Formats: sequence, structure tokens, C-alpha cells
Amino acid sequence: MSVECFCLTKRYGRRVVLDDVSLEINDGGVTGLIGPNGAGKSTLIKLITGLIWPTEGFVLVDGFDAHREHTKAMRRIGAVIEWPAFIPDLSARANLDIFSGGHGRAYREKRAEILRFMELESVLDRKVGSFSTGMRQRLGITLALLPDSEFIILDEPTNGLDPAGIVEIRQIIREYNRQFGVSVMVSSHLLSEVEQICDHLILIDGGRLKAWGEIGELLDSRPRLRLRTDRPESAAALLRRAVAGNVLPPCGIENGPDGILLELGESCAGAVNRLLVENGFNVTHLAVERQTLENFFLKETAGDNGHA
Ligand SMILES: Nc1ncnc2c1ncn2[C@@H]1O[C@H](COP(=O)(O)OP(=O)(O)OP(=O)(O)O)[C@@H](O)[C@H]1O
Repeated sequence: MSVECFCLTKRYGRRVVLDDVSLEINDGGVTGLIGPNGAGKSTLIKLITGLIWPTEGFVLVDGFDAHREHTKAMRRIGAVIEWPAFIPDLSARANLDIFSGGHGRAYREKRAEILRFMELESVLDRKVGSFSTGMRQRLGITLALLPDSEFIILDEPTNGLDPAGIVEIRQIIREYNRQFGVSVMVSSHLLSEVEQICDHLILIDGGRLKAWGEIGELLDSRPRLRLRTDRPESAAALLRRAVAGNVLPPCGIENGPDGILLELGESCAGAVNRLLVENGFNVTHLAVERQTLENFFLKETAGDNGHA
């Protein structure tokens, strides 16, 4: 299963909301789509699912054009975008019958399997109007999974849920991916959620693709050394002079409450330590530090409102 976006651009009038985005998702994992408010996340999802047409570029799903060959391209994609408005006075079963459009034995078996997995079997005959937000989200995900999907796209699946509901949906996504090998793309404002359930990341900001790839690799792509010494201000000044004098490679240096942070890799740790010790500093801590997703997000979207 592969989704490939080629030079996707979406304009509304003169306003560019997605700008020349090219990427590929094809691994059977969980991909997190993040970005500040108005970054273009929903627009990207709607383009991938063929709900809106691109101004330029195209999307291929398993080699089929998502717009020109929509039915073939969407055969294996299940999406929940702008969470489905179920009919509150009807039971969950009746809602599924209406919205899923599936029938036949294979369909019924698949449906029973998913409902079991979602723990919705016992409430199938209850009116959806009496469901909690979490149950409604689970019913929505069930709907996305029903057409025998190999790739599901969930737009903000934990919106409006309490912490317990968020954990539940998070487990469902991760577990479903693990058990059934279904690829998932999930947009979220919650970076901690993305860090916990996703193995790949797409970061867009102002309609532009800022980062895309395996989360671990992205977070490791900006090396950081954390160190603590006595007289940290003098130590930071010494390190800045060393950078200016080409003794250390060009790098950012921050002196904060947790010590000094240098944007340098492990290979520079020895030189940094030597420099400080030779100048009479007592180095009490020196370690390579992986940046957090939050830190990565704020760096990559610097200058924006950074709602995450
Ligand atoms: N039909 C439309 N006409 C004009 N502008 C639109 C339309 N749809 C979206 N936009 C604009 O495109 C930009 C991107 O919107 P989009 O909904 O894709 O962002 P998002 O990243 O999903 O935001 P959020 O996190 O707030 O949901 C926004 O500035 C939005 O106002």
C-alpha cells in the first residue's frame, strides 16, 4: 500500500494553503501529521482522499490517481475526516448499515471482528445519541476500517476526548496497526500522542512541508550536547569564543536552568570537555541528548504561533 504526493499545491483564489508538497507513505506503520493551526493538515488529508482537487500536482494511491481514478484509488483507504455525523436516534447497528454500505458474508465477518476489537458489540443496539464522545469516535474508526482498509486516515481522532478517552483511542490505533498491519495516518495537535503512537512524521507549516520521515531519525538529526559546569555563564562565554575562533564547529549555544545546550554531535564531546577542563571548569555532566518532539516542532515552526 503506498500513497505518493507529487508537487501538491492547493490555492483558494490567490491564497496558497498547500505549497508544492511531495512525500510518500508506504510502510505499514503509523504516520503522524502535525502542524500549527491553519498549517494545511486537513487540506492535505482531503487531497489524499480525493475530496478536493489540487490546483497543481497529483496523488497516487497504489499507483491510481486519487482524483482521476478515485474509486480504484480509494478501494483500500478508510478515512474519518470531520467526524461522521451519525444519526442520534438510530442504533449503532443501523448507523453502520447506513453509512458503511457493505453487505455479504465476508463483510459481516469483518464487521464482527472489528466491532469485537473496538469493544462495541454490546452497545450495537443502543442509540448513538446516548454514546459518549469516545464511543462515537470508536464507531467512526470502525466505519473507516470496514471497507477492508489497508490504510486509514483519521483527522484529529482524539479531539474532544478526556485523558482516559485519548489513551483508549491511542491504544486502539497502535494495537490495530500492530495486529492487522493496517497503515494509519493520524493528524493531531497533541505532540505527546504523536510521539507515543507514531513511527513516522509529517510536519507542515504555512502549507509547506517542513519535515517528513522516521521520527527517531528526525529527532536525532539535530545533535545536542547537554553539559553542566560550575560558573555556567563563563563556560558558555568560553564556548562561544571557541566557536568564533573555529576551535569548535559553528553551533547554537544556550545557557539555561538545565545547563548549557550545544547543537553539536557526540564527536565533539571530547573537545568540549577538554576545553572546559583545561580552562579550569569543573564539568559535572556531559551527555548527548535527544531532542523532544516538542522542541523539534518549535524549532521547525519558529516564528509561528506554534499551537501544538
Ligand atoms: N475552502 C476554503 N476556502 C478558503 N480557504 C480555506 C478553505 N479551506 C481551508 N482554507 C484555509 O486553508 C488554510 C489551511 O487550512 P486547514 O484546515 O488545512 O489547516 P489545518 O492545519 O487542518 O488547521 P487546524 O489545525 O486549525 O485544523 C487555513 O488558513 C484555512 O483557512
